[in-house]
Amino acid sequence: MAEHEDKRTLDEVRADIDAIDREVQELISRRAECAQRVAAIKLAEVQAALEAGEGETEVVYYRPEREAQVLRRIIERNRGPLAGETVAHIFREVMSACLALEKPLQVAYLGPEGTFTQTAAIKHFGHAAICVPRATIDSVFDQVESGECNYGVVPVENSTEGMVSHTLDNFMDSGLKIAGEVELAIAHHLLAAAHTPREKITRICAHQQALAQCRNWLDRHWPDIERVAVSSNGEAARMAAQTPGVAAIAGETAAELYGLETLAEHIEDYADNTTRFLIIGRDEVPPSGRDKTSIIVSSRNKPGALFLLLDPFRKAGVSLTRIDTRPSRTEKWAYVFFIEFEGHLQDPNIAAIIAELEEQSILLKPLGSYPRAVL
Ligand SMILES: C=C(O[C@@H]1C=C(C(=O)O)C=C[C@H]1O)C(=O)O
Repeated sequence: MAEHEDKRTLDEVRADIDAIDREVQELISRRAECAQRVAAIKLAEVQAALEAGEGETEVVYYRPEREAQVLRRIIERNRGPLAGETVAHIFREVMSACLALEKPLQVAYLGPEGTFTQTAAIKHFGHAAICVPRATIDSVFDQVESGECNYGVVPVENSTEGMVSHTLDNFMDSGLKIAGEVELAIAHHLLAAAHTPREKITRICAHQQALAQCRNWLDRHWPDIERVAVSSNGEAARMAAQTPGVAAIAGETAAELYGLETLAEHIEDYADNTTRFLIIGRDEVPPSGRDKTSIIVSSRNKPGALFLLLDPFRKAGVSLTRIDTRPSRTEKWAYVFFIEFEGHLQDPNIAAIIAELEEQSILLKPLGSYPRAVL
């Protein structure tokens, strides 16, 4: 209860809310006008650079580092009663709409519609972005490389099942940079077309990662039913809607999209099942103040090789957030390491680590520095 008791009547409180809404709306309009002004300044800068014969040819309206800073500040100064994250989600949408005033971002994601990757894309870019489903991780990379889309969203690791090796393999051959990361709590449900009796179900379809994430539950509840791995959970949901006898494992978005009934909720084996996604783009992202960096590095095959790759991080006191191994594909029994750590390539201590690693390795490819996920 507040210090001074609130004596307003229902009508008075509603009149206050109406007045506040008017103010909030006016402020949002002013904010949108500021964003338009920023866009005009960016355009003028690029035009001036073009006239002066300097490199810049493309106006980059979207600034991930700036958006991360805005959202962090909103969470820090939030005074309640709404949770910081709730308020940040509202501002996420406001920024998304402001940015789209110039030109909505085109974002390719691993589809079809209804996948967790789509949910991740909307969580990161807001609803004003135009999200374009692609059938494979390769084609998400292609869309961004060719310039048809500004950014792409691909899954990279799951807390239960580990890395998505296909995404990491794509980075080996691609010139794209990581521009951001998104984390999503993954809830799986068993779904079927409306009014499907349990005994009519002959197959359960899902992406292989989802089947793996629900393995124990399936063993307990559906031990004898055929499990079929398909290209995505969205595809599984589509099949369940169209093919009698098929049930799907997928999330809420897919259930809504295809009008499916939920036979069992939260069937994932581990409660804090989380998937991490990466945002891929063509440009490097300047520091936001709280950044992560990802690199691919391959060492000579000699004793202590991995130790030598990791020692520069230990000496500089830089925390690794992840390390994974993939076969190098060019040489039998040679490996490349995907290493992620805190800091930005432009930080002097990180630049020094990279210089040291260059001496130790036969291949070193920075994949980019990007703001740590805020939401
Ligand atoms: C307004 C800008 O452009 C875009 C819109 C932003 C916003 O609405 O706050 C923030 C960053 C950019 O994605 C800017 O760069 O400041």
